[in-house]
Amino acid sequence: MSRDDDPNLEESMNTPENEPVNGTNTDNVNGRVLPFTPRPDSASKPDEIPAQERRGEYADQLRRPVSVDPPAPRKPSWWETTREAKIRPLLPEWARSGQELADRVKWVALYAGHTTAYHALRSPTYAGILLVRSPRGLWRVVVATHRWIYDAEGKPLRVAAVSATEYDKYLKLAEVRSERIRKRGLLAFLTLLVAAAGVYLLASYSEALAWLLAALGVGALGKIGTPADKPLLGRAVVTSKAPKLTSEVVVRALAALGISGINQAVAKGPGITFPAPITRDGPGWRAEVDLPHGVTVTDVMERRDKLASGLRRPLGCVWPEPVSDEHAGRLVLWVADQDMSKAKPAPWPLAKRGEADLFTAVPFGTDQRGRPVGVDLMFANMVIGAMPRMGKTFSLRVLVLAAALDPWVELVLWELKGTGDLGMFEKVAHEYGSGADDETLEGAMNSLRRLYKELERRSKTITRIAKENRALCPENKVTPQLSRNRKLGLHPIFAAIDECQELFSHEDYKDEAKKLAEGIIKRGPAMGIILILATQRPDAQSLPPGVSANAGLRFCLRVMGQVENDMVLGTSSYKNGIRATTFGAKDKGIGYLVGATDDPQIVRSYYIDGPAAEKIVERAHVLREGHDTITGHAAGESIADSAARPAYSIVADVAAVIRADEPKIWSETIVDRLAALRPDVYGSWAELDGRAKANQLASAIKPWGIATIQVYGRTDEGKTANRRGVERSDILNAARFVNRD
Ligand SMILES: Nc1ncnc2c1ncn2[C@@H]1O[C@H](COP(=O)(O)OP(=O)(O)OP(=O)(O)O)[C@@H](O)[C@H]1O
Repeated sequence: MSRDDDPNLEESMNTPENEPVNGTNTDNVNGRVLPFTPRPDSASKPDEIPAQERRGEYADQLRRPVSVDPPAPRKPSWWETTREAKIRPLLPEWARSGQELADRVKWVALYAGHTTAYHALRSPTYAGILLVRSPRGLWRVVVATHRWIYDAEGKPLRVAAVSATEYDKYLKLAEVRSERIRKRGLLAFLTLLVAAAGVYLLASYSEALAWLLAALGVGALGKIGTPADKPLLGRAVVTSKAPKLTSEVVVRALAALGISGINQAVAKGPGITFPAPITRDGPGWRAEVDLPHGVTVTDVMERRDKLASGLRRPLGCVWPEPVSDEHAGRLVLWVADQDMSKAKPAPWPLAKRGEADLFTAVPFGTDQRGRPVGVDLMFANMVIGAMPRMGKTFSLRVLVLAAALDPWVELVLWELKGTGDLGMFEKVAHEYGSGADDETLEGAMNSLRRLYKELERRSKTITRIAKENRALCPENKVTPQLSRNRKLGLHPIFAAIDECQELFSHEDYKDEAKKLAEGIIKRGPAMGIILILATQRPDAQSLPPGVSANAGLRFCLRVMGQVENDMVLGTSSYKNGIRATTFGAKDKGIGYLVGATDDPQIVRSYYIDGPAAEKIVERAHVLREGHDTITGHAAGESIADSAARPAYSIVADVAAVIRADEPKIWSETIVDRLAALRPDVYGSWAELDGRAKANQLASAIKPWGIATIQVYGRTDEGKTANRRGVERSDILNAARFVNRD
């Protein structure tokens, strides 16, 4: 039965699967695309058209396929295309950066100087070699001249004519030869005569000139006498030449990645295209590639090792990158001449001279191409994570050095491993501690508590300034001008905690440390407080998610797995191909830096060893003395004098908040009362949950030998509960020994 005659047609057209979509309808049988027409039953005047006719018309339309593709777009005019075109820079990038230009000029000058000195030193050897080789050169000149005068090049023809007994031909050739010998002999004789006369005249003019001519003659003959395989000049610099990158090599390597989209495109034809020529870019080759439709740069980045194998280059030479302002399939492949880990580290720009200003970017490292990478520390926080011995402390040290060279910055440094890696900063740090012992951890906690409180003070100061004079503080943030005003106390504070996992995983401190760090990381930037946390164990226990999620800057050196990677670099980084797991054991100091620019960057932090760091700190110390900003630890004030011996005592305060009718009391009740008694000291404790409050109190009273016990009591709602608490008698006993003076 034909479709026209199908009595169920009208009904079947109303089924959901035949609903018109976007103005078209698809014939399920033939896959044809049909126009959308109002259904007969929904026409404005259905009764005027007989049903039979309606069905016929509609079926007619069904048979007529209509193209759903939009009409071919009008070709844009030259003006439209050109106006949209991407403007290529007049000068290459290195010529636009003052620093890079200066580096290159310096390098060329050094290269020229070195090459000249190298050859100048060897010039006596070169003179001896030329002298030895000059007789051979003379012989070569004589032989060549003789061959030329006596027409040696015509000899094969003459020999051939003799062999073929072609008498006429031979006679003609012999005639040519005689004529040539006559002319060339005369020319050679005259040249020799003129040269001899010239030499005689010049040599008799001055003895020095005679020697010079002799030296030139010997030199020239020596050069002519030099065998092709034994060049006179050795190489002043040896360069290892990396193979050239060609489109063929790139396509072959991409096809070896096992990505089906690429394989299909390559099999069909030119599925991979190159929007720009492959060029030299810094110490390597740069290829811009348009991947086949549907293949993303991430697909390639996550197979970097395979790509390196396909290119037959070491892994540390192969750096695929996305182009953020282009489509997701635009790949920039930079292939270095040398493995990044083997390249000579660039010197830190502030190593020898100069001051830093934390309100501008400070030099942190170099990217794969050796270009400097800076980080804006002000108004940011940073998390550094890595496996042990991969360069975490070294990279942290670069930042601390920069902060030390800004004399207005207060340094708060805690290195909780106890190796003294930051020991050189003692002479400039306001607060400093090194160790994994309880005392150092308590010191680090005191710092966090102080900074947390400082947030409050600064926020009030900033609000007041903003109210009084909006222009001074337009964005409710510390400005360079405000930070220099000592009376306001809004100078930048740079706090760094190396091996922060010691605090965040400590049984007694973890809850409070997490809360304080989270508060500082969230609110600190606007108040001029920068917190940098470094850990060799980036997991949820060592780096609480609330802390890592709020860090603006992240630097992840080699890590073992996806969890650690995402913990430091941010959720989904691994999925997006930002994988610090691909770094090898040799890639020390190399990591992904996120937050410094729009795209993640691969950066090798500047390498500054201990003695070099000491010298820089020495300079920082002199600088700070000049500004009178040597304070706290560096000025000889011990922590015991300032922070550790407060004007109050925890046991005395606890004794004060327990009533005589409370022989046993829950710790959380005490903490709430303490917060009411001294909000500036204990206020942050009250924000903890019940269990954390108990931990907090337990660790605070532990040094007095007071242990906590389980206390049976009633909640405010009247329910009974068994919670941690203390005995009043224990507290009173300890409080008797407190000397409040
Ligand atoms: N930017 C760099 N360039 C070259 N080598 C570096 C760089 N940074 C660090 N290294 C090398 O890596 C070694 C380990 O560095 P570092 O002490 O910073 O590691 P770490 O991650 O802090 O180790 P741990 O976790 O044990 O504290 C250093 O001794 C140094 O030689």
